[in-house]
Amino acid sequence: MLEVTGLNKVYEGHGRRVEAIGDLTFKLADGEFACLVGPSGCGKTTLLRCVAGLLAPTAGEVRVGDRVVDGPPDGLAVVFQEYGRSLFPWMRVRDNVALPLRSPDKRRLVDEALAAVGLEDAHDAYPWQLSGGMQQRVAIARAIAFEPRVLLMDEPFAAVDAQTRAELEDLIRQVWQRLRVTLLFVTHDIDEAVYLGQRVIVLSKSPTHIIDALDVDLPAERDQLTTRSAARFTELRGRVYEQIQQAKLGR
Ligand SMILES: Nc1ncnc2c1ncn2[C@@H]1O[C@H](COP(=O)(O)OP(=O)(O)OP(=O)(O)O)[C@@H](O)[C@H]1O
Repeated sequence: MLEVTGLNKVYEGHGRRVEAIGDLTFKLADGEFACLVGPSGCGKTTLLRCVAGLLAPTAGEVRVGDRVVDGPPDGLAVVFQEYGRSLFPWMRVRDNVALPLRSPDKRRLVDEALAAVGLEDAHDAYPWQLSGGMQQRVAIARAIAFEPRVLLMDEPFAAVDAQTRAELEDLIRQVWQRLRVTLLFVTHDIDEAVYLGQRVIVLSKSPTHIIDALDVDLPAERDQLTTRSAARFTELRGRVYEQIQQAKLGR
């Protein structure tokens, strides 16, 4: 379980005070997939950093499992937008994926994770020999190999082309269904949020609070063509779009 309660975050320093997160409370059940959307600068990355234990909240708390987060929690992995910066260029793909692993079973975990993202032929390559989409697959494979209970993703597909993005979206749905991981996925793309999530949480502009949380009652089996052309998909994306417009106006 992932539980955020009364979270508030104020950045202070150099004569500047920014209240990034106003007051956030929400909960994800084990194995739930929720997407967070909100206007640019509303505090999404700040929230993920607090959940990942990389940043201390000003008030409130985050719990992962039964523990209050006060540093990087066990069993939690993060995939960032900038795959270029999260992979080490001097390490081969397999070593990048093996990096966080302590298990004696490292080799099998790396093999399985690279196969799961369709990169079984890239073990010996260096990240800079791969396309952007492939590099992001490596970053996803590293998270999978770690077998996390909670996975945080911060706009992981923002820097790849549209076609690769669609492929990676489907890959993430498969990974989530297979690992039964609790997944919190940040995106500024409304369609992506509705396509991927079981729930979409819409954030206000900063200082952030939740303005809407809607259940995505689309069938669990999703595909780019059928799901995106379903009437219910259009309805849901319309509702989120409206909420975001309101949020930008400062509701
Ligand atoms: N280290 C920091 N020091 C001071 N202010 C910060 C810091 N990090 C973020 N902020 C401020 O906090 C607010 C929220 O930023 P954050 O990056 O969390 O938003 P975001 O929703 O992830 O943005 P985007 O969608 O543009 O990526 C912004 O006003 C930002 O300027």
